[in-house]
Amino acid sequence: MESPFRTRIKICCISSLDEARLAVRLGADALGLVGRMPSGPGVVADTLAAQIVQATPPPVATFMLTSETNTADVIAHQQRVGANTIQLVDAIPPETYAQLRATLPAIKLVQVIHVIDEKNIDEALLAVQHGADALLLDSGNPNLAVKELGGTGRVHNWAVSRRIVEQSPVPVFLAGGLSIDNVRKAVETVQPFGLDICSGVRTNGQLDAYKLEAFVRLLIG
Ligand SMILES: O=C(O)c1ccccc1N[C@@H]1O[C@H](COP(=O)(O)O)[C@@H](O)[C@H]1O
Repeated sequence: MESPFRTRIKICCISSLDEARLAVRLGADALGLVGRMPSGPGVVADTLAAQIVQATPPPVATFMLTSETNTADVIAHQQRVGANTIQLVDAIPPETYAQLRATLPAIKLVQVIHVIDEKNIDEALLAVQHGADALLLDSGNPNLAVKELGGTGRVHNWAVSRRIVEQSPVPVFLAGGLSIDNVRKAVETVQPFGLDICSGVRTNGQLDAYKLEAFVRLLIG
């Protein structure tokens, strides 16, 4: 019998009100708004991100991607944008989760783990212990001189991601190089709560209705 479970869909790198409307119309459960980053193609100004948040209807979630790691800077970013979810794309000190929770009790915290090898399993489980509400497994490399914190268009080692899904007590999103060509395999292999996609549903940098619709159909029929 088919499972009634539906893989949730987060469409990232939203860069205009039109893209937000298109993503919502075609079935996005969440929109991603990329803040200032050391690298990557998806950055949008905080003022525009705030307008997109205002225009996003319930129950669609708004994820604000931040590269800030200092509590006050993350809070200031959230207050400029108003998103209901903070996606922390870099590692933060353990005490920061509780500090963010104290000031922003209604805001969900999603910790990105850049999956490189098995050491990332412990990193993921520790982030949950420290207070992350969900995990998002991506393909960046924070160890480079100019950090890559996402938006790479590359897949990572999904066997490690699967082990994180098996052990995580909180929802896990899979990101990194997803497209209509690998979405089925990604779901079968990793069995995440949700998928997060940026470059795979774009053509020349713009959100592509044809690719997005095909992606959504592959997930929900
Ligand atoms: O898109 C960016 O510029 C970006 C920069 C820094 C951190 C995250 C970024 N985007 C996120 O990366 C994932 C994966 O992107 P892709 O599908 O591999 O192109 C994307 O889902 C965004 O969450």
